[in-house]
Amino acid sequence: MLRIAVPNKGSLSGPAAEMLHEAGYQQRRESKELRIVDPTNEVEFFYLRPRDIAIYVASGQLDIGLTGRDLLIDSGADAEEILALGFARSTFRYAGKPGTISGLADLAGKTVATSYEGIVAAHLAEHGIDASVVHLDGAVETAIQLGVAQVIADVVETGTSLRNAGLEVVGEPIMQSEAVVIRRTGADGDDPKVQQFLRRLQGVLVARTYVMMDYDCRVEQLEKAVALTPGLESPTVSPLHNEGWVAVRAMVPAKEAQRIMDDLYDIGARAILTTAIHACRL
Ligand SMILES: Nc1ncnc2c1ncn2[C@@H]1O[C@H](COP(=O)(O)OP(=O)(O)OP(=O)(O)O)[C@@H](O)[C@H]1O
Ligand SMILES: O=P(O)(O)OC[C@H]1O[C@H](OP(=O)(O)OP(=O)(O)O)[C@H](O)[C@@H]1O
Ligand SMILES: [Mg+2]
Repeated sequence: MLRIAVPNKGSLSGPAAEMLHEAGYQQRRESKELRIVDPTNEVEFFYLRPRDIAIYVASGQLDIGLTGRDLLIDSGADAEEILALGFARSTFRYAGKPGTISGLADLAGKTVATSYEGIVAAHLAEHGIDASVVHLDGAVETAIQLGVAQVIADVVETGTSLRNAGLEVVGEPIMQSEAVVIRRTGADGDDPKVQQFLRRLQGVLVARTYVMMDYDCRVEQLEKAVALTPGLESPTVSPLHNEGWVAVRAMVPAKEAQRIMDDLYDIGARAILTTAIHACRL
């Protein structure tokens, strides 16, 4: 049975459960459940604090975990990222009161408040900056107003929390984060159960980002049309009853579908349809 760690609360938990559900796995019905077994898929899910997931996976007791890249790096645990999942995207940045800190060098001698001490200490050391780090559990933006620190380092997504606290970012982002699948560093990469789990999640990612496009076009326009819809490998081209016409079917990125439909129409393609992909194995 494959043993998988899943975030039990916070920004990661809802989208993680949704993705696992879309991949055909049973998920808990009650937010207090700590463990469920999905016997059909031979998987056991453990609902853990997002921060602890890398530590459990590194210990070797659990095969796989879903967590944030920033949490993985911050933990310093012996675990590695094997698949990026595209949700809970954020940057990790320094911020301060406007006009007080203009760049990284100004952090020297200051106190930085953060929930991610591991990332901040490593970043300061890498840049040879001597600053103190104070650990706070959350609502870090308030630390400056209340005099606990002159600088914060925190997750920034829309920037609303910083704006509301009257703060502005300092320097370049320390890192880009998103939800990721992790395993113990150097764990058996060929384990068929792990491979099947990853294929299912990759299937969800593809189903979310691509649509299927069908259209008819004249044989003379086929080369131009196929250049617009090259598909992932190669489009399917079938003869139509009407001589001189073919039907084409290819996957296209969902974000570009409308533009591609316009371009296909302009070169004479007709009956252009898109349909959602619900699941896939590439
Ligand atoms: N506003 C946000 N937008 C996108 N990702 C976020 C946001 N806030 C936190 N994250 C991501 O969520 C993960 C942290 O999850 P965690 O549950 O510890 O914190 P949280 O979502 O802030 O919840 P809470 O602080 O309420 O416990 C990190 O990977 C972080 O990058
Ligand atoms: O840039 P934004 O879109 O505003 O998002 C970033 C904020 O979201 C998270 O806070 P959360 O609400 O989880 O509270 P916390 O600080 O207590 O973790 C994070 O810690 C930032 O404060
Ligand atoms: Mg938070």
